[in-house]
Amino acid sequence: MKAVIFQFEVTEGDYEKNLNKVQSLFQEHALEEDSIVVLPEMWTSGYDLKNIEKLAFHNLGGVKEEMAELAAEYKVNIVAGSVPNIKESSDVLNTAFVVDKKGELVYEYSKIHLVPMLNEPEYLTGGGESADTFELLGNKAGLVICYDLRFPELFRDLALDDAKVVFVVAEWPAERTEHWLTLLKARAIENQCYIVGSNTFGTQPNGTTFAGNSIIINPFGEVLGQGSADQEEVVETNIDLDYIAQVREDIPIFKSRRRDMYKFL
Ligand SMILES: O=C(O)CCC(=O)C(=O)O
Repeated sequence: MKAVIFQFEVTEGDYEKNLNKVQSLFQEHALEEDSIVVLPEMWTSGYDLKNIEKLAFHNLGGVKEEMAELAAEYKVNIVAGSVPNIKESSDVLNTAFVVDKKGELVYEYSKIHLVPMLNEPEYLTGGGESADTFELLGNKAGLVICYDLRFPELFRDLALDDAKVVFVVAEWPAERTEHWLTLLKARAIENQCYIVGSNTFGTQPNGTTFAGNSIIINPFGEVLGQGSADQEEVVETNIDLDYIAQVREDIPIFKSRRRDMYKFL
């Protein structure tokens, strides 16, 4: 399995420009068949929350087709970051989705923990369903969004459901870069799975600078690839899923768990 993160600067409020950027990254970067390409959070709009209703897709219409076309053309799977999305009501969700190399939608998830520090609760609605595992290349994977990273319960659920890789798509601010890196590593070590964290960089019109540092971490907590804080980059590495069993045998935390001793789990 090969994970390929496209770390690029998201232009606030400009879907066409962001889509062109993604398309050009696909053109410029040689991709092996079956790779998993990963995009960041809210990459079609950035945090242009005042205009978020106008920028939102309806049931992922439009952007889903664009991603399906790219997936089929390049024969890769795409963890297509997240986008503002309206489903039944007029509420705007922050929805991440995955298409496989046939262009089929295999999973979608709307962020359940809205981030107060970026005013999300004022403009967006939290998803009504928890993150679940989905199948990618014959293995189970998980997908969560940015602030979700601060909730270890969610990752534990995914790991107990046999997620071998958890994708974290983000627009994580630079002032909390240490939290981003430390929490991603902790989630990999405590769940003994691969973590693929995709982030954007650059400064938005409201002054928020994003942290870059897209990263791929193995189940032992080692960094296999990492982007810089402020440059466009492709971060990619092979993922050896057999290594998970070895780490779990050497440090058997799943066997040592004492569920009878935990009050709230
Ligand atoms: O938790 C954080 O510090 C950042 C979260 C965030 O930026 C987001 O969820 O979009």
